[in-house]
Amino acid sequence: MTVCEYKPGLEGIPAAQSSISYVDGKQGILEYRGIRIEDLAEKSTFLETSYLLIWGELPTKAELEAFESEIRYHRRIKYRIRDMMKCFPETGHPMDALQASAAALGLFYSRRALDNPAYIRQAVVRLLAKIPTMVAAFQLMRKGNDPVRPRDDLDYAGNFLYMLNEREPDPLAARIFDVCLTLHAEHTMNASTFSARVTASTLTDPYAVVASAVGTLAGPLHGGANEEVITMLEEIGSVENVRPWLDNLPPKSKIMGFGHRVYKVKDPRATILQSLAEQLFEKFGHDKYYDIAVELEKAVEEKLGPKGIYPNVDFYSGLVYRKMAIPTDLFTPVFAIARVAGWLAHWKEQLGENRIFRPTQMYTGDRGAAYIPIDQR
Ligand SMILES: CC(=O)SCCNC(=O)CCNC(=O)[C@H](O)C(C)(C)COP(=O)(O)OP(=O)(O)OC[C@H]1O[C@@H](n2cnc3c(N)ncnc32)[C@H](O)[C@@H]1OP(=O)(O)O
Ligand SMILES: O=C([O-])CC(=O)C(=O)O
Repeated sequence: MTVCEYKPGLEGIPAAQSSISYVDGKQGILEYRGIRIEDLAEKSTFLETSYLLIWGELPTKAELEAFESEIRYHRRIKYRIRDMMKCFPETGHPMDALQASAAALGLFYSRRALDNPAYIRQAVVRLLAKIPTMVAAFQLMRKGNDPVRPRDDLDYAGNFLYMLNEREPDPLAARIFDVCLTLHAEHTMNASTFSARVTASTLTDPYAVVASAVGTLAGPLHGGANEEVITMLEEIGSVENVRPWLDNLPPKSKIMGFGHRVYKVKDPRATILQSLAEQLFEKFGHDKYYDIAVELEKAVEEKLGPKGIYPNVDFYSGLVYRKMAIPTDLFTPVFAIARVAGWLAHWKEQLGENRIFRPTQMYTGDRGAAYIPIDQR
Protein backbone atom coordinates (compact mmCIF):
# COMPACT_ATOMS: atom_id res chain seq x y z
CA MET A 1 0.00 0.00 0.00
CA THR A 2 1.33 3.46 -0.84
CA VAL A 3 -0.21 6.43 0.93
CA CYS A 4 1.50 9.54 -0.33
CA GLU A 5 -0.94 12.35 0.27
CA TYR A 6 -0.21 14.32 3.41
CA LYS A 7 -3.36 15.32 5.29
CA PRO A 8 -2.80 17.96 8.00
CA GLY A 9 -4.44 16.79 11.21
CA LEU A 10 -4.82 13.34 9.59
CA GLU A 11 -8.24 14.47 8.37
CA GLY A 12 -10.18 11.52 6.98
CA ILE A 13 -7.40 9.00 7.66
CA PRO A 14 -8.57 5.95 9.67
CA ALA A 15 -6.17 5.34 12.59
CA ALA A 16 -7.81 2.14 13.83
CA GLN A 17 -10.65 -0.30 13.30
CA SER A 18 -13.06 0.18 16.17
CA SER A 19 -16.47 -1.07 17.27
CA ILE A 20 -16.82 1.27 20.26
CA SER A 21 -18.70 4.26 18.88
CA TYR A 22 -20.03 5.68 15.65
CA VAL A 23 -20.65 9.24 14.42
CA ASP A 24 -22.63 10.34 11.39
CA GLY A 25 -21.52 13.94 11.11
CA LYS A 26 -23.99 14.92 8.40
CA GLN A 27 -27.06 13.71 10.25
CA GLY A 28 -25.84 14.45 13.77
CA ILE A 29 -25.97 10.85 14.99
CA LEU A 30 -23.84 9.43 17.79
CA GLU A 31 -24.02 5.82 18.95
CA TYR A 32 -22.09 3.88 21.59
CA ARG A 33 -21.84 0.22 20.60
CA GLY A 34 -24.73 0.84 18.22
CA ILE A 35 -27.06 2.46 20.80
CA ARG A 36 -28.17 6.05 20.16
CA ILE A 37 -26.80 8.63 22.59
CA GLU A 38 -30.32 9.98 23.17
CA ASP A 39 -31.42 6.53 24.47
CA LEU A 40 -28.41 6.16 26.73
CA ALA A 41 -28.85 9.69 28.10
CA GLU A 42 -32.47 8.98 28.97
CA LYS A 43 -32.32 5.36 30.12
CA SER A 44 -28.80 4.46 31.20
CA THR A 45 -26.36 5.60 33.84
CA PHE A 46 -22.73 6.59 33.42
CA LEU A 47 -21.41 3.40 35.01
CA GLU A 48 -23.71 1.17 32.97
CA THR A 49 -22.63 3.04 29.82
CA SER A 50 -18.96 2.71 30.84
CA TYR A 51 -19.42 -1.05 31.17
CA LEU A 52 -21.06 -1.11 27.73
CA LEU A 53 -18.21 0.84 26.18
CA ILE A 54 -15.42 -1.15 27.82
CA TRP A 55 -16.83 -4.70 27.66
CA GLY A 56 -18.97 -4.28 24.55
CA GLU A 57 -22.35 -5.28 26.00
CA LEU A 58 -24.88 -3.89 28.43
CA PRO A 59 -24.33 -5.57 31.81
CA THR A 60 -26.90 -7.81 33.49
CA LYS A 61 -28.29 -6.53 36.79
CA ALA A 62 -25.82 -8.69 38.73
CA GLU A 63 -22.87 -7.60 36.58
CA LEU A 64 -23.75 -3.94 37.00
CA GLU A 65 -24.17 -4.26 40.77
CA ALA A 66 -20.80 -5.98 41.05
CA PHE A 67 -19.12 -3.29 38.92
CA GLU A 68 -20.71 -0.45 40.89
CA SER A 69 -19.75 -1.99 44.18
CA GLU A 70 -16.10 -2.52 43.11
CA ILE A 71 -15.93 1.11 42.05
CA ARG A 72 -17.44 2.28 45.32
CA TYR A 73 -14.83 0.24 47.20
CA HIS A 74 -11.91 1.80 45.29
CA ARG A 75 -12.96 5.47 45.46
CA ARG A 76 -10.50 6.45 48.17
CA ILE A 77 -7.04 7.66 47.21
CA LYS A 78 -3.85 6.88 49.10
CA TYR A 79 -2.60 9.42 51.63
CA ARG A 80 0.64 9.64 49.71
CA ILE A 81 -1.23 10.73 46.54
CA ARG A 82 -3.14 13.27 48.61
CA ASP A 83 0.10 14.54 50.15
CA MET A 84 1.69 14.77 46.73
CA MET A 85 -1.31 16.78 45.46
CA LYS A 86 -1.06 19.08 48.48
CA CYS A 87 2.34 20.17 47.17
CA PHE A 88 0.91 21.25 43.81
CA PRO A 89 0.67 25.05 43.46
CA GLU A 90 -2.92 26.10 44.14
CA THR A 91 -2.70 28.50 41.20
CA GLY A 92 -1.98 25.63 38.80
CA HIS A 93 -4.65 24.44 36.40
CA PRO A 94 -6.67 21.44 37.69
CA MET A 95 -6.07 19.61 34.38
CA ASP A 96 -2.33 19.69 35.07
CA ALA A 97 -2.99 18.46 38.60
CA LEU A 98 -5.14 15.66 37.20
CA GLN A 99 -2.58 14.63 34.62
CA ALA A 100 0.15 14.43 37.26
CA SER A 101 -2.10 12.56 39.70
CA ALA A 102 -3.27 10.05 37.09
CA ALA A 103 0.36 9.35 36.19
CA ALA A 104 1.21 9.01 39.89
CA LEU A 105 -1.30 6.15 40.23
CA GLY A 106 1.10 4.17 38.05
CA LEU A 107 3.73 4.45 40.80
CA PHE A 108 1.50 2.58 43.19
CA TYR A 109 0.03 -0.01 40.84
CA SER A 110 3.04 -0.69 38.67
CA ARG A 111 2.69 -4.46 38.15
CA ARG A 112 1.74 -4.75 34.51
CA ALA A 113 -0.10 -7.82 33.22
CA LEU A 114 -1.76 -6.64 30.03
CA ASP A 115 -2.82 -10.14 28.99
CA ASN A 116 -4.59 -10.81 32.29
CA PRO A 117 -8.33 -9.90 32.28
CA ALA A 118 -8.24 -9.46 36.09
CA TYR A 119 -5.49 -6.83 35.73
CA ILE A 120 -7.50 -5.03 33.03
CA ARG A 121 -10.59 -5.03 35.22
CA GLN A 122 -8.70 -3.76 38.24
CA ALA A 123 -7.12 -0.92 36.26
CA VAL A 124 -10.52 0.05 34.81
CA VAL A 125 -12.10 0.06 38.27
CA ARG A 126 -9.26 1.98 39.90
CA LEU A 127 -9.20 4.69 37.25
CA LEU A 128 -12.95 5.17 37.09
CA ALA A 129 -13.15 5.16 40.89
CA LYS A 130 -10.22 7.40 41.77
CA ILE A 131 -10.17 10.10 39.07
CA PRO A 132 -13.27 11.92 40.46
CA THR A 133 -11.83 11.74 43.99
CA MET A 134 -8.59 13.30 42.75
CA VAL A 135 -10.42 16.12 40.93
CA ALA A 136 -12.48 16.93 44.04
CA ALA A 137 -9.45 16.62 46.35
CA PHE A 138 -7.40 19.15 44.36
CA GLN A 139 -10.31 21.57 44.37
CA LEU A 140 -10.66 21.44 48.17
CA MET A 141 -6.93 21.47 48.87
CA ARG A 142 -6.28 24.50 46.71
CA LYS A 143 -8.86 26.33 48.86
CA GLY A 144 -6.91 25.24 51.92
CA ASN A 145 -9.44 22.59 53.01
CA ASP A 146 -8.97 18.88 53.63
CA PRO A 147 -10.42 16.57 50.97
CA VAL A 148 -13.78 15.02 51.78
CA ARG A 149 -13.95 11.23 52.09
CA PRO A 150 -16.11 9.57 49.41
CA ARG A 151 -19.54 8.45 50.63
CA ASP A 152 -20.51 4.83 49.98
CA ASP A 153 -24.25 5.53 50.15
CA LEU A 154 -24.07 7.90 47.17
CA ASP A 155 -23.94 6.93 43.51
CA TYR A 156 -21.08 7.92 41.21
CA ALA A 157 -22.41 11.35 40.20
CA GLY A 158 -23.93 12.21 43.59
CA ASN A 159 -20.72 11.30 45.39
CA PHE A 160 -18.64 13.56 43.13
CA LEU A 161 -20.93 16.55 43.70
CA TYR A 162 -20.87 15.80 47.43
CA MET A 163 -17.06 15.63 47.56
CA LEU A 164 -16.76 18.84 45.54
CA ASN A 165 -19.36 21.00 47.22
CA GLU A 166 -19.16 19.46 50.72
CA ARG A 167 -22.93 19.20 50.96
CA GLU A 168 -25.72 16.74 50.24
CA PRO A 169 -26.16 16.59 46.45
CA ASP A 170 -29.47 17.70 44.98
CA PRO A 171 -31.10 14.62 43.35
CA LEU A 172 -31.98 16.44 40.09
CA ALA A 173 -28.49 17.94 39.82
CA ALA A 174 -26.93 14.51 40.50
CA ARG A 175 -29.05 12.81 37.82
CA ILE A 176 -28.27 15.56 35.31
CA PHE A 177 -24.58 15.37 36.15
CA ASP A 178 -24.69 11.63 35.53
CA VAL A 179 -26.27 12.26 32.10
CA CYS A 180 -23.48 14.77 31.34
CA LEU A 181 -20.93 12.06 32.11
CA THR A 182 -22.71 9.65 29.76
CA LEU A 183 -22.72 12.29 27.00
CA HIS A 184 -18.97 12.90 27.34
CA ALA A 185 -17.89 9.27 27.80
CA GLU A 186 -16.75 8.49 24.28
CA HIS A 187 -16.39 9.99 20.82
CA THR A 188 -14.58 7.89 18.19
CA MET A 189 -11.03 8.89 17.17
CA ASN A 190 -10.84 12.35 18.75
CA ALA A 191 -7.44 13.82 19.65
CA SER A 192 -7.24 12.56 23.25
CA THR A 193 -8.44 9.08 22.30
CA PHE A 194 -5.89 8.94 19.51
CA SER A 195 -3.26 9.99 22.04
CA ALA A 196 -4.50 7.25 24.42
CA ARG A 197 -4.25 4.64 21.66
CA VAL A 198 -0.78 5.72 20.58
CA THR A 199 0.39 5.48 24.20
CA ALA A 200 -1.41 2.14 24.67
CA SER A 201 0.24 0.74 21.55
CA THR A 202 3.66 0.87 23.26
CA LEU A 203 2.26 -1.56 25.89
CA THR A 204 2.86 0.89 28.71
CA ASP A 205 0.58 0.90 31.76
CA PRO A 206 -3.01 2.23 31.70
CA TYR A 207 -2.20 5.08 34.09
CA ALA A 208 0.27 6.45 31.54
CA VAL A 209 -2.40 5.98 28.85
CA VAL A 210 -4.90 8.07 30.81
CA ALA A 211 -2.29 10.66 31.81
CA SER A 212 -1.32 11.27 28.20
CA ALA A 213 -4.97 11.50 27.16
CA VAL A 214 -5.72 14.01 29.96
CA GLY A 215 -2.87 16.20 28.68
CA THR A 216 -4.32 16.10 25.19
CA LEU A 217 -7.89 16.81 26.28
CA ALA A 218 -6.78 19.95 28.12
CA GLY A 219 -6.14 22.06 25.02
CA PRO A 220 -8.65 24.77 23.97
CA LEU A 221 -9.22 23.17 20.56
CA HIS A 222 -10.45 20.00 22.33
CA GLY A 223 -11.97 19.54 25.83
CA GLY A 224 -10.51 22.81 27.10
CA ALA A 225 -13.01 24.70 24.94
CA ASN A 226 -15.79 24.26 27.55
CA GLU A 227 -13.93 26.58 29.93
CA GLU A 228 -13.17 29.06 27.14
CA VAL A 229 -16.86 29.25 26.20
CA ILE A 230 -17.81 30.70 29.59
CA THR A 231 -14.95 33.20 29.42
CA MET A 232 -16.20 34.20 25.96
CA LEU A 233 -19.83 34.60 27.14
CA GLU A 234 -18.61 36.74 30.04
CA GLU A 235 -16.61 38.88 27.62
CA ILE A 236 -19.68 39.35 25.38
CA GLY A 237 -21.58 40.37 28.50
CA SER A 238 -25.08 40.98 27.10
CA VAL A 239 -27.50 39.72 24.46
CA GLU A 240 -27.33 43.13 22.74
CA ASN A 241 -23.56 42.84 22.40
CA VAL A 242 -23.62 39.42 20.66
CA ARG A 243 -23.78 40.66 17.07
CA PRO A 244 -21.40 43.63 17.50
CA TRP A 245 -18.95 41.26 19.25
CA LEU A 246 -19.22 38.74 16.42
CA ASP A 247 -18.88 41.40 13.71
CA ASN A 248 -15.75 42.81 15.35
CA LEU A 249 -13.89 39.51 15.59
CA PRO A 250 -10.63 39.51 13.64
CA PRO A 251 -10.89 37.43 10.45
CA LYS A 252 -10.31 33.67 10.94
CA SER A 253 -11.04 33.85 14.70
CA LYS A 254 -12.24 30.60 16.19
CA ILE A 255 -15.46 30.95 18.19
CA MET A 256 -15.16 28.62 21.15
CA GLY A 257 -17.69 25.80 21.39
CA PHE A 258 -18.40 25.89 17.64
CA GLY A 259 -17.16 23.74 14.79
CA HIS A 260 -16.14 20.12 14.62
CA ARG A 261 -13.98 17.94 12.41
CA VAL A 262 -16.83 15.44 11.92
CA TYR A 263 -20.15 17.15 12.69
CA LYS A 264 -21.37 19.56 10.05
CA VAL A 265 -24.66 20.06 11.93
CA LYS A 266 -25.38 20.75 15.60
CA ASP A 267 -23.72 18.13 17.81
CA PRO A 268 -26.48 15.87 19.23
CA ARG A 269 -24.84 16.16 22.66
CA ALA A 270 -25.14 19.97 22.51
CA THR A 271 -28.88 19.60 21.92
CA ILE A 272 -29.24 17.36 24.99
CA LEU A 273 -26.98 19.57 27.13
CA GLN A 274 -29.05 22.61 26.20
CA SER A 275 -32.22 20.89 27.40
CA LEU A 276 -30.44 19.79 30.62
CA ALA A 277 -29.47 23.42 31.27
CA GLU A 278 -33.11 24.44 30.82
CA GLN A 279 -34.25 21.76 33.30
CA LEU A 280 -31.79 23.08 35.88
CA PHE A 281 -32.95 26.68 35.34
CA GLU A 282 -36.53 25.63 36.15
CA LYS A 283 -35.44 24.41 39.57
CA PHE A 284 -32.52 26.70 40.43
CA GLY A 285 -33.20 29.90 38.50
CA HIS A 286 -32.14 31.30 35.15
CA ASP A 287 -28.61 32.16 34.00
CA LYS A 288 -28.25 35.31 31.90
CA TYR A 289 -25.30 33.75 30.07
CA TYR A 290 -27.70 31.20 28.63
CA ASP A 291 -29.57 33.97 26.77
CA ILE A 292 -26.26 35.22 25.41
CA ALA A 293 -25.39 31.67 24.31
CA VAL A 294 -28.71 31.18 22.51
CA GLU A 295 -28.33 34.51 20.70
CA LEU A 296 -24.74 33.63 19.78
CA GLU A 297 -25.84 30.27 18.40
CA LYS A 298 -28.40 32.08 16.19
CA ALA A 299 -25.90 34.67 14.98
CA VAL A 300 -23.16 32.11 14.27
CA GLU A 301 -25.61 29.91 12.39
CA GLU A 302 -26.58 32.83 10.16
CA LYS A 303 -22.95 33.69 9.50
CA LEU A 304 -21.20 30.31 9.48
CA GLY A 305 -23.99 27.72 9.18
CA PRO A 306 -23.37 27.36 5.42
CA LYS A 307 -19.80 26.29 6.30
CA GLY A 308 -21.12 23.64 8.71
CA ILE A 309 -20.13 25.52 11.87
CA TYR A 310 -22.58 24.71 14.69
CA PRO A 311 -22.37 24.25 18.47
CA ASN A 312 -20.30 21.30 19.63
CA VAL A 313 -20.42 19.40 22.94
CA ASP A 314 -18.44 22.13 24.72
CA PHE A 315 -20.88 24.96 24.00
CA TYR A 316 -23.67 24.33 26.52
CA SER A 317 -21.95 22.05 29.06
CA GLY A 318 -20.49 24.90 31.11
CA LEU A 319 -23.94 26.44 31.55
CA VAL A 320 -25.05 23.13 33.09
CA TYR A 321 -22.01 22.90 35.38
CA ARG A 322 -22.36 26.50 36.57
CA LYS A 323 -25.76 25.63 38.06
CA MET A 324 -24.07 22.85 40.03
CA ALA A 325 -21.57 25.31 41.52
CA ILE A 326 -18.71 23.67 39.61
CA PRO A 327 -15.90 26.22 39.13
CA THR A 328 -15.09 27.13 35.52
CA ASP A 329 -11.59 25.64 35.54
CA LEU A 330 -13.05 22.28 36.62
CA PHE A 331 -15.19 21.94 33.49
CA THR A 332 -12.43 20.17 31.56
CA PRO A 333 -11.47 17.86 34.47
CA VAL A 334 -15.17 16.93 34.65
CA PHE A 335 -15.02 16.10 30.93
CA ALA A 336 -11.97 13.94 31.70
CA ILE A 337 -13.81 12.05 34.48
CA ALA A 338 -16.32 10.96 31.84
CA ARG A 339 -13.88 10.35 28.99
CA VAL A 340 -11.81 7.92 31.12
CA ALA A 341 -14.48 5.35 30.13
CA GLY A 342 -13.87 5.89 26.41
CA TRP A 343 -10.08 5.98 26.77
CA LEU A 344 -10.15 2.70 28.67
CA ALA A 345 -12.43 1.11 26.07
CA HIS A 346 -9.91 2.13 23.39
CA TRP A 347 -6.98 0.94 25.54
CA LYS A 348 -8.60 -2.48 25.80
CA GLU A 349 -9.47 -2.57 22.11
CA GLN A 350 -5.94 -1.50 21.14
CA LEU A 351 -4.42 -4.29 23.22
CA GLY A 352 -6.66 -6.76 21.38
CA GLU A 353 -4.92 -6.35 18.05
CA ASN A 354 -1.94 -4.28 18.94
CA ARG A 355 0.64 -2.92 16.59
CA ILE A 356 2.77 0.01 17.73
CA PHE A 357 1.77 3.33 16.12
CA ARG A 358 4.64 4.51 14.02
CA PRO A 359 3.49 6.62 11.07
CA THR A 360 5.83 8.26 8.65
CA GLN A 361 6.49 11.91 7.78
CA MET A 362 7.24 14.00 4.76
CA TYR A 363 10.70 15.34 5.39
CA THR A 364 11.07 18.96 4.31
CA GLY A 365 14.46 19.79 5.79
CA ASP A 366 18.05 19.87 4.48
CA ARG A 367 20.16 16.81 3.72
CA GLY A 368 23.91 16.44 4.07
CA ALA A 369 24.40 19.87 5.64
CA ALA A 370 27.87 20.84 6.89
CA TYR A 371 28.49 21.22 10.62
CA ILE A 372 29.68 24.82 11.19
CA PRO A 373 31.98 25.29 14.18
CA ILE A 374 30.45 27.61 16.79
CA ASP A 375 32.98 30.45 16.29
CA GLN A 376 32.20 30.59 12.56
CA ARG A 377 28.37 30.92 12.81
C1 LIG B 1 -14.67 17.98 22.65
C2 LIG B 1 -14.22 18.67 21.45
O1 LIG B 1 -13.07 18.58 21.15
S1 LIG B 1 -15.30 19.54 20.52
C3 LIG B 1 -14.32 20.85 19.78
C4 LIG B 1 -13.96 21.86 20.83
N1 LIG B 1 -13.17 22.96 20.26
C5 LIG B 1 -13.69 24.18 20.02
O2 LIG B 1 -14.84 24.46 20.27
C6 LIG B 1 -12.71 25.20 19.48
C7 LIG B 1 -13.29 25.92 18.28
N2 LIG B 1 -13.38 25.03 17.16
C8 LIG B 1 -12.29 24.74 16.36
O3 LIG B 1 -11.18 25.25 16.59
C9 LIG B 1 -12.44 23.77 15.22
O4 LIG B 1 -13.77 23.78 14.74
C10 LIG B 1 -12.07 22.33 15.60
C11 LIG B 1 -10.65 22.32 16.24
C12 LIG B 1 -13.03 21.76 16.58
C13 LIG B 1 -12.06 21.47 14.34
O5 LIG B 1 -11.02 21.90 13.55
P1 LIG B 1 -10.80 21.45 12.03
O6 LIG B 1 -11.60 20.29 11.69
O7 LIG B 1 -9.32 21.37 11.83
O8 LIG B 1 -11.40 22.65 11.21
P2 LIG B 1 -10.60 23.91 10.67
O9 LIG B 1 -9.92 24.62 11.80
O10 LIG B 1 -9.74 23.48 9.53
O11 LIG B 1 -11.80 24.78 10.15
C14 LIG B 1 -12.42 24.62 8.90
C15 LIG B 1 -13.03 25.95 8.50
O12 LIG B 1 -14.07 26.28 9.43
C16 LIG B 1 -13.74 27.46 10.16
N3 LIG B 1 -14.03 27.21 11.58
C17 LIG B 1 -13.91 26.04 12.23
N4 LIG B 1 -14.27 26.19 13.51
C18 LIG B 1 -14.60 27.47 13.66
C19 LIG B 1 -15.04 28.23 14.77
N5 LIG B 1 -15.17 27.67 15.98
N6 LIG B 1 -15.28 29.54 14.58
C20 LIG B 1 -15.13 30.11 13.37
N7 LIG B 1 -14.73 29.43 12.27
C21 LIG B 1 -14.46 28.14 12.44
C22 LIG B 1 -12.23 27.65 9.95
O13 LIG B 1 -11.84 28.99 10.09
C23 LIG B 1 -12.03 27.11 8.57
O14 LIG B 1 -12.46 28.08 7.67
P3 LIG B 1 -11.71 28.26 6.24
O15 LIG B 1 -11.96 26.97 5.51
O16 LIG B 1 -12.38 29.44 5.63
O17 LIG B 1 -10.25 28.48 6.55
O1 LIG C 1 -14.58 14.07 18.19
C1 LIG C 1 -13.84 15.06 18.36
O2 LIG C 1 -12.93 15.39 17.57
C2 LIG C 1 -14.01 15.92 19.54
C3 LIG C 1 -15.22 15.60 20.36
O3 LIG C 1 -16.31 16.00 20.03
C4 LIG C 1 -15.06 14.76 21.52
O4 LIG C 1 -13.95 14.27 21.78
O5 LIG C 1 -16.05 14.55 22.24
